[in-house]
Amino acid sequence: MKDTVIDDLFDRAAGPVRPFEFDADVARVFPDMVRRSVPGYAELVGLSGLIARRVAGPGTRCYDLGCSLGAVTRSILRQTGPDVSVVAVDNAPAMIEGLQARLAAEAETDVTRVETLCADIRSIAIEGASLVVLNLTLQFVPIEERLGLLQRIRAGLVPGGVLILAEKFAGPKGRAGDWLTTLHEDFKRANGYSELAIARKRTALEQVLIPESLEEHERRLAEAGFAGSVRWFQSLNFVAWLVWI
Ligand SMILES: C[S@@+](CC[C@H](N)C(=O)[O-])C[C@H]1O[C@@H](n2cnc3c(N)ncnc32)[C@H](O)[C@@H]1O
Ligand SMILES: O=C(O)C(=O)C[C@]1(C(=O)O)C=C[C@@H](O)C=C1
Repeated sequence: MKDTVIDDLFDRAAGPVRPFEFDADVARVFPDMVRRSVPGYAELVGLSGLIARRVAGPGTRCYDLGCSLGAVTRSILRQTGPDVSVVAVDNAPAMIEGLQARLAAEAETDVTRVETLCADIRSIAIEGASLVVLNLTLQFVPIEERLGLLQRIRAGLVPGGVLILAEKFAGPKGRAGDWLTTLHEDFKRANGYSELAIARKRTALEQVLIPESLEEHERRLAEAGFAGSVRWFQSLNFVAWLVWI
């Protein structure tokens, strides 16, 4: 349960690289992995809590879809009143087990405010939501299923409710995109990842994390029926939108 377990999963050169999976090994190192791999992750999580504070009125429900170990869930809980609840959903059993263990161990967390669900976000009911968060999750959903999921999220929001969508995005072809990729790899190097680890993780993520361009995301948000959106965060090739109905 310690957040200090160092991610060295891709430093082991043994055998061919397998497709990336959110299994028990990844869950064990996830806080370290995500902090060292996603520039601005802490701000993304912290600011999501501040958005929750603005939109989550008394008695409303927030959804943290693809919650992993619940960083966003905890950020929402910290910033909202005692009668705001969070539905935290992930289809990786190791993540949900890790989240439950963490919540139980944190004296300051009111566990009665959190419902944890080990389920596919494509099949759960989304109702009465003041906030839905997809923090680095939509990128793992097959492209052809992204529109349907966004439509269901829109239908589940209450008036004044918003979606936070944060994604790794595909930069433009050419020098601009190359700069973002190069700097992201430099960020990983600066955080202690080896050339081997960077290359093996790139291969592991290839068919699993499918990034799309900013334009593709914004076109789909409009197609899903959202009234508008604003980009409120970007660090290298990671971006977040606040999306309203
Ligand atoms: C990069 S992690 C998200 C990080 C997390 N939101 C945070 O802020 O720390 C992506 C998560 O989405 C989950 N996930 C991917 N596809 C899913 C699906 N179809 N249904 C439920 N969870 C999914 C994975 O198991 C993984 O835990
Ligand atoms: O793009 C990468 O190399 C990443 O490590 C990104 C990313 C993500 O965006 O979800 C991929 C897998 C891990 O969950 C943590 C971070």
